[in-house]
Amino acid sequence: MSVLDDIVAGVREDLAARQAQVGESQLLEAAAVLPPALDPLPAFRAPGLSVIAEVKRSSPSKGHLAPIPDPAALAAAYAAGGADAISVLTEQRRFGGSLDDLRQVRAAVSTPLLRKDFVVTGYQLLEARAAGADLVLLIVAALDDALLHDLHQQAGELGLTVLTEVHDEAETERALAVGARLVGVNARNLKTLEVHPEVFGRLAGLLPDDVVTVAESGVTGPDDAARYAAEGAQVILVGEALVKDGDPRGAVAAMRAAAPGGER
Ligand SMILES: O=P(O)(O)OC[C@@H](O)[C@@H](O)c1c[nH]c2ccccc12
Repeated sequence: MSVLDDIVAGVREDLAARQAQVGESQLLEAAAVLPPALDPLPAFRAPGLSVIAEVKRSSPSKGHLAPIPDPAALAAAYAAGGADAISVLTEQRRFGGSLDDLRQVRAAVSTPLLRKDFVVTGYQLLEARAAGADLVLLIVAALDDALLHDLHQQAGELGLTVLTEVHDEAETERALAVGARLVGVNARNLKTLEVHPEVFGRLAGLLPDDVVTVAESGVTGPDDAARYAAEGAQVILVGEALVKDGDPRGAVAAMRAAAPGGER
């Protein structure tokens, strides 16, 4: 079993427990009283490099990263540093996150929020919207074509923007086939957890100009940010380097400013 299969198996168990507690109708009611989801794409398309800053306590590859006792405070620092979106890991077993983290962050910032998890059913999309998320991640490697299509469509119906994640050429084709508008190239292979920074440049060339491109994983500082931007990234998604930095606000600002035209 690959690491990804193993994570998804745990996600399905935890999901079943939540489904037994909270019905879909309850989630729909909660979502109905919220303001509509925010659209992050105009800011991502604007000149300069955008940063999606991630709230991430641990990871399967690196183990414990940072305790993050107050996710809302961290998110507020990211927003102050100029993050154009904030990603909150909600997977519990390997990443130490929760939907409660997402709700706390939502209460603290007006920046678009990404629910970062391993989405395999429409129920998780409803949970995301009900907790105040504006974006969701769909990992192509974890989904078959039919499910990828259905979840992509369902997310759109909820007003959620989908970040569609790919790691190779075949996944990129599958993402484009369902009409993905925001494509994240993960330098980390979720089946082996190895990071291959050259994957971004290889796949970016396959993406049409109107698709917004996100470089994910392995950004350690402004130099990596500048390299991805030079290879065509409009957005970088950064976790570890930011949660470990004593000055997350300054670290986001420095990454944004690293790319030519980064001052906006
Ligand atoms: O901490 P890093 O190396 O900056 O990576 C962030 C982000 O790319 C990573 O958390 C990630 C990308 N895709 C994912 C899918 C699931 C869980 C996590 C991820």
